[in-house]
Amino acid sequence: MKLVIDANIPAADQCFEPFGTLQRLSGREIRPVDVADADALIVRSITQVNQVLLAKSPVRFVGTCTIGTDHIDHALLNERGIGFASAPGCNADAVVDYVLSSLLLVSEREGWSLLTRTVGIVGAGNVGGRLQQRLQALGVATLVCDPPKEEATGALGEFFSLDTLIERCDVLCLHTPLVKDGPHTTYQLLNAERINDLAPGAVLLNAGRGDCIDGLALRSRLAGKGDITAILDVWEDEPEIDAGLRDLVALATPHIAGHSLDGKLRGTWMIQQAFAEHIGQPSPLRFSELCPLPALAELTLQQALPVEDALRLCVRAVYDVRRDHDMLQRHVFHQGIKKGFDDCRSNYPLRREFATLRVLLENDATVLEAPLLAAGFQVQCA
Ligand SMILES: NC(=O)C1=CN([C@@H]2O[C@H](COP(=O)(O)OP(=O)(O)OC[C@H]3O[C@@H](n4cnc5c(N)ncnc54)[C@H](O)[C@@H]3O)[C@@H](O)[C@H]2O)C=CC1
Ligand SMILES: O=C(O)C(=O)[C@H](O)COP(=O)(O)O
Repeated sequence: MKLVIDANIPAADQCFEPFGTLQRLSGREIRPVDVADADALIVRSITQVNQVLLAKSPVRFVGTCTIGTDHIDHALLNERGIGFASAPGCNADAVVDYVLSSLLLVSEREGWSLLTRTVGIVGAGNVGGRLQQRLQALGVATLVCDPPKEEATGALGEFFSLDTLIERCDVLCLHTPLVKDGPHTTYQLLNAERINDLAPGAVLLNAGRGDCIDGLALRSRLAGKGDITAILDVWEDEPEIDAGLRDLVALATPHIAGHSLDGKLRGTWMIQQAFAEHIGQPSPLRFSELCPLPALAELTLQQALPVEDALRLCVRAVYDVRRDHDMLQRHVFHQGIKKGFDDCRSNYPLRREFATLRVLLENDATVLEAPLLAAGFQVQCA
């Protein structure tokens, strides 16, 4: 059996070699000829799996080690009876870590407290739902907009319209998939009118998909009034993103919000499980066998600190978003936008999730137990 696999999928050898011969290729460069004799195709988000790629391919299974599936032509796979699996939730905690690291940074730069703000969450699935849980546990007020979920659950009163979020929230976080058809499209969900409606001082963060925001309109608001703060991890036209917009946002990262090692390995493992089931073979590999110990396992706080100072300290010990912002600046400076953007992603440095750090609290630092737990760390009081 031949499996064509994106070269950027960690632990692919360990997970998929038991099933056949692997061909590892750069995700943006997988061509029809590469899958002309393949039985399975395992990708990440950058490979367009469509009629052009699969026209002459005998592929019987497609797996994407990602949450998002907008790069997959689902109708085509259904029509041809090709098995499919994605990895829902695999890197959701990494994205929430990214959001917290970003918001704690801009709040410090701009001199406001995250704990007293209202955060609007657009899309309350695995990412948005976990973000809401962590923020609520920290005591941060949240409002959620998720019309499909509102309709499905009938939980009236728990959800708000996007326009209400824009009116009432200080921070707006987008965690929607890219949906181009149907009653709840997300393509340019934040259009020019809504961008214009954002109050001065508002913070807008997008870690869903780039096409959910009208980038030109955002650029013109930032270049014109310049009175809002934008944090973008995802962009229109990746990897050839708008250089002008990148220069104007407070934090610009190359679609890496979900790129923790834990999240990527979880994605690989989930697709390995799905593939084994698809071909009717057992899969004895446990997730814990794939995940190495973190370099930084423990940190001790011996005295109490203001809550946000303690959060910043622990967050930055595990994941400081400035590293990724600076990395994009550097790579783009040396290599230009397109190559720089992709090189950051393919050579992404090691990153672990907050949950891999145990924070030991001694003396009066034990008052920090609840907020550190809420943020996602393991906590132990002496
Ligand atoms: N930046 C990054 O590295 C990453 C980005 N993502 C993106 O984030 C998206 C969300 O991830 P999950 O929460 O795990 O997906 P999910 O499928 O669990 O949740 C998505 C939620 O968005 C809601 N939604 C759909 N249309 C909406 C609309 N018009 N308005 C408001 N809400 C709407 C859905 O009802 C659902 O509850 C993924 O589809 C992917 O595109 C995911 C992981 C990493
Ligand atoms: O899971 C998703 O959906 C994502 O957006 C991924 O984190 C993106 O990963 P890559 O495909 O960019 O490696």
